[in-house]
Order: sequence, then C-alpha cells, then structure tokens
Amino acid sequence: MDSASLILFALLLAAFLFVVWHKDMSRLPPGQKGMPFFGNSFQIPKDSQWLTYERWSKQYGKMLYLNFAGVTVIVLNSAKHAIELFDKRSAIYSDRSKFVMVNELMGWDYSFAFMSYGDRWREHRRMFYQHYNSQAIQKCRSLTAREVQASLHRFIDQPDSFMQHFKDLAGTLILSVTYGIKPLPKDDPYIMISEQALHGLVVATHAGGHLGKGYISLLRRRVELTSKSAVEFIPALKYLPSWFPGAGFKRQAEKWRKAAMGMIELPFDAVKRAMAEGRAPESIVSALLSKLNDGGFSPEQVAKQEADIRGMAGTAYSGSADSSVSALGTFILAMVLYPEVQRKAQAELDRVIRRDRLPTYEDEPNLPYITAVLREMFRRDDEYLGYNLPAGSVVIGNTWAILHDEDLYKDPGIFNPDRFITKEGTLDPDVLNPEDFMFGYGRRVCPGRFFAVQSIWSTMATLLTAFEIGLPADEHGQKIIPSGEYSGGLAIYPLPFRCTFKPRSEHIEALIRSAATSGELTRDTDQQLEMY
Ligand code: HEM
Repeated sequence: MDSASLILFALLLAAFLFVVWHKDMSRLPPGQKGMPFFGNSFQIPKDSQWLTYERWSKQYGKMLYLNFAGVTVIVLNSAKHAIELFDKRSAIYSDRSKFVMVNELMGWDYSFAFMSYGDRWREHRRMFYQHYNSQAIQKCRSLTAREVQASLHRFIDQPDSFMQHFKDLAGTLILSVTYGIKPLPKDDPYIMISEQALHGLVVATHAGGHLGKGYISLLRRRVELTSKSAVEFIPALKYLPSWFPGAGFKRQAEKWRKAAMGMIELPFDAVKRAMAEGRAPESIVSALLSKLNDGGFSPEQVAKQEADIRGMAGTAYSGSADSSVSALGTFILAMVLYPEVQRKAQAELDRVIRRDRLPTYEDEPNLPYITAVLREMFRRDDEYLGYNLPAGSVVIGNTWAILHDEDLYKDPGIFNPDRFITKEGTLDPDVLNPEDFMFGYGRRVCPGRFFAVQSIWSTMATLLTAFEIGLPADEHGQKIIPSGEYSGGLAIYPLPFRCTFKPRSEHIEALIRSAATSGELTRDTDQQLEMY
C-alpha cells in the first residue's frame, strides 16, 4: 500500500469510528459537557459527589450521562429509573467491578459483597440469607435488647465517645449472633483485628493513597469516584515486585491482607475449637459447622464448605460494622438538632412503655412514631451509593437524590418524621419507605437489612426511653450546635460533635445500672470464646 492509500485508509477509518462513536453517543442520556479525553473527571468534587449529580440532574434530566476518561457512568437520580433498571432488569445490573486491589491483593475475594455476579456469589448469598432473613433474625431479639441495654451506662460515663459506643455495640451484636463471641468491653482482639481490616478496605476504596504517584495526580478524581486505583486501570501493575519503586501499594496490600485474613480466621477457628471441646454457644457459624459435620462429606468438600462459611461469616461483620454506626450517628444528630421530634418520640414511648421498663423490638408495632423517626433518619443518612456494573459502564443509583426528591417528600431538607404518619397516627403506606432505596437495589440489595433495622430501631427506642439527649453549653452558657456536616468515606459519618445523655428518671438510671451489671456478668461466664 503506497502512502497516499495509507492516509486515505486512515481517514476513512477515523470517519467510520467517528460515525460509530457519535451514533453510540446519541443514544446516551444527556449530561454535563466534559474535557477532551478526561471527560468529567475533573468536574466532580472529592466528597459528597451525589450533590453534584443531583444538581446536574436538575439541569440535564434524572438519568445523567458522565464520562470518566473513557469509562461511561450513568447516574440514576429518580426512584422510577432505579426501580426500572436495578429491580426489573436486575439480571444485567447485578455485577460488581473486579476490585483488583481489594479482591486480589488484599484478599477480600472471600466476601460475596465484592464477588462478581455468578454461582459462587449466589451460593454465599443464599447461605447468608438463610440466617439473616426477617424470620431468622427474630431469634436474636432478646440478645439485641440485652446488649443494647448493657451498653447504656457507657453513654452516661463517657458521653463524648458515643460514636465509639455505637461501634462497640455493632461489633458485639454481629460477633455474638454470627460466632457466639461476646467481645471484651475494651480492646477486644476480634474487634481490633476487624477494625484494622476495615480501615484497610476504607482507605483502599476511597482516596487514591496507594497509587503510582504521577498517575494519581492525573486521574485522581476519576479514581476516587469509581473506588479504584491505578492497579484497577492497569491490572498488570499487580505483578510488580513489592520492592519496585512506586509499588508501595503492594507492601500496603500485604499488611492489610493479614488483617483481612485475621478477621475471618480468628473467630472462625475459635468456634471450631470450642465445638471440639463441646463448649460452643449457639451461633450461626456453629449451626452451619454442625450440619457440615453430620453431612458425611469428603475432606475436600468439608474444606471447601468451611472456606465458604468462613467467608460468609466475615462478610457479615464487614457489612454491618460501619453502616449501622453511620446511621446511629445521624440519629443522634437529628435528636439534638430537632428536640421537638425527640419530645414527641418520648411521649409515644411513655404512653406505650410507661417508663417502667426498657423497650424491645417486640414493641415495634405499637410505636409507629419511632418507626417514622427511623425512616426519616434513613432518608437523611448520607450512606454512600451502590455501584452496579453492566457491560463496561458504571451505573450508580443516586439514593441521596431519590430520597430528597421534592415530588416524593415535601420539604426534603427538613427532618420531619410526621411525613410517614397518617392523621390517625399510623404509618402511611402511601409514602415511599426509604428502606426500599437506602439498602440498595435488585439482586444485590443489602441482605443484612432486617438485622440492621432490628438493631438500629432497638437502639434508638432504648436511647430515647433512657435519656434526654441534649447539647452541652460553652463557657458563656450557649449551646454548642453541631455543624451537621459529614465526612467522606465508604460509609460516612457526621463530623464529630458533643452531646449529653441525661437519664430520664432515677428509676431509669437504676435500670441502666443493673442492665450494665448483668451484661458484664454474661461476659464473664464460659460464653466467652478465648482467642488463642
Ligand atoms: C444501616 C445499615 C446498612 C445500610 C445502609 C446498608 C446498605 C447497603 C448497600 C447500599 C449495599 C449495596 C447494595 C447494592 O449493591 O445495590 C449493601 C450491601 C451489603 N450489605 Fe448492607 N447495609 C446496612 C447494614 C448491613 C448489615 C447489618 C449487614 C450484615 C449483617 C450487611 C451486609 C451486607 C452485605 C453482605 C452486602 C453485599 C450484598 C451483595 O453484594 O450481594 N449490611 N448494604
């Protein structure tokens, strides 16, 4: 081919590609115009990206097209679109990204939350769901009530550490139910190793701290937005030796991997040892292992199923820890910023519970306003968005925009649980329940949602019965008002703020103190599994 024909061929090819690309583009939803090659990469802020999506969606439409250096991103800003795609067409919107850093280098491929859509994911999810569905988790109601009540004294003794108390409580509940482990009140080794593992996960999936340096500055925002790193862009980087300049992410991944493995192996091995010694308390893992021991399986089958149980159980801790704590942080924030809502909730509790005991989840049907507060809290909680990944493009359900849609919720910026209540004082079935959105969509919808709702509701109702939740005053006697802002991350939390927890009566304080003692006694019995 001579050079003139070569140029002609190149021009024709370019024209063809342009037409194909253009034709394809014309079928995409409208969106904000971006830069050549980088697209919208540099137009998205580091935190609270959902606000930018919402703003653009008002300009361009509820289904928004974005381009991050060649990766197509579709953001769904309406309930209708999210249901249409994620629920009704869930077969093609249920995959996950490959997560090279998290899955391959840090060892999280045991967790079905990060698995691609397929048989292995299905098997793990089915096993999980058998034990955490709405029926099954009713068994843990009394355990939940006992542990919530046993934690109350901490709010009196160390009010400023209330987020830490929520963290400890979330860890206690999930470890007790899943493994039969009662964590120590302080510095529990199972919780500590799990926190290390989760910290690694949060760092690896958020800001691009572990990336090749030049690459980060160039593509940082695109990286952050899709929770990926340079190694996600160029998977071959995973083969770099750890000592190679710029391969610090591999050394870091090795450390985080140890924590991720410790998190699933240590409690699992403790249950196995306790079972061998005939002293294992009731738990999901011991129930599954007993079935396995009675099943007449070959050693290979046992090894495979043990690995599945170990991974499924570890997924429960990682799914539960941050999300519930974030929601409860939002609850406390709402209670101090909207004292009239707190008073109304307490009036309902006083009417139904009569101040002579602490509530349990059994009381839920008689306390619609508390459930309305939970729904309103979920509507306001800035939990991060779920990702779903169809053929090559990222589809994001912008839950924040959906739950702030003025067509669905009047004055969405106001914390108003009454929006969920009818004139007769019951829950209004015609108002969209935020639980249908904030737990994700379709086949990947959060399988821990029943456990989450039960434990968060119980914690909220118990705290409201036990305490006047208020704000401390500064040296001039002025109340210190929290900013109400949130920090970014995989799950995000209200920025630290102070509040006070005053027992609502002497009788309640006596109940709190006695619940604390019975909680400690439980921990000292042979129910505690030793770690080593
Ligand atoms: C307020 C609390 C919680 C919130 C807001 C929440 C929210 C979510 C969201 C948005 C997803 C992604 C769904 C999607 O991809 O569309 C998810 C997945 C998941 N959650 Fe939760 N969650 C909470 C509590 C829990 C708890 C307590 C557990 C465990 C007991 C749990 C276990 C999981 C698991 C295992 C997945 C992965 C499911 C899969 O990929 O198939 N979550 N959650």
